[in-house]
Amino acid sequence: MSDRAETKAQLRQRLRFRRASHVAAMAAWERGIVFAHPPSPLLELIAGRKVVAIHAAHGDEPDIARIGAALVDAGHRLAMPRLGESAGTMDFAAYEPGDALEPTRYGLAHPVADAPTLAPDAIVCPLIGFDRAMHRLGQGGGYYDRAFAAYPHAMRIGIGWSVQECDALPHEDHDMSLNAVLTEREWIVAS
Ligand SMILES: Nc1nc2c(c(=O)[nH]1)N(C=O)[C@@H](CNc1ccc(C(=O)N[C@@H](CCC(=O)O)C(=O)O)cc1)CN2
Ligand SMILES: Nc1ncnc2c1ncn2[C@@H]1O[C@H](COP(=O)(O)OP(=O)(O)OP(=O)(O)O)[C@@H](O)[C@H]1O
Repeated sequence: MSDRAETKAQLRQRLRFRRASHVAAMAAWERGIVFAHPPSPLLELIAGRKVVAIHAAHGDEPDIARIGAALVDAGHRLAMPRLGESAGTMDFAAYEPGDALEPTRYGLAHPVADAPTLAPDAIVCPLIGFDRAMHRLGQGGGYYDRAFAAYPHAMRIGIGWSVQECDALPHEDHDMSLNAVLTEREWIVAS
């Protein structure tokens, strides 16, 4: 493992712990009100972008199911990541709130094989860390990095808890920065 990769791995471990502590300390009422609606600047940013990719929350990730439903009400079509056969690859498949998902790797659930592939116009993605330069640190599989490269015109919006903010994340040439980040406290846009 290179020094840089090691630093990223250590950061991920620390940020996962911080995220777990944050979520564990939240009251039930608080969990019920966060990420309940897309803020209006998010809706404005993706206005006119038909297909929006969301994801099924895993572990301590924020649950954005209600944001997905609100996006449908606002006229968008949803897609969900579907992991591919080869490592680090995924496509996006049509998804409607309530559709059945099937279990896949990493304890995740993804759309069934016959759900049609959709090209996203905006990608709402999970993250392990972010910074104000709009760099994103993910799980380390390169799934979203490859998806961003495959759909370079799609708007990239990260979803995370405020405690996942870092001063300055290490970044590499393949990392494509985010256009915005939504936390339970703040809407942050690239300056
Ligand atoms: N909800 C959700 N869906 C997603 C992602 C994600 O981060 N969250 N992904 C983002 O890329 C892709 C899947 N990529 C992943 C890559 C690596 C691991 C992984 O190594 N998981 C560890 C456990 C991590 C932990 O300690 O919580 C493992 O399974 O050992 C998981 C997902 C696509 N779908
Ligand atoms: N566009 C790309 N094409 C091919 N390989 C890529 C691309 N982007 C990233 N990778 C590879 O994916 C691996 C993981 O990258 P990185 O550590 O940035 O993942 P991550 O963004 O944290 O993870 P994820 O996107 O799964 O949440 C690296 O080995 C990197 O070389």
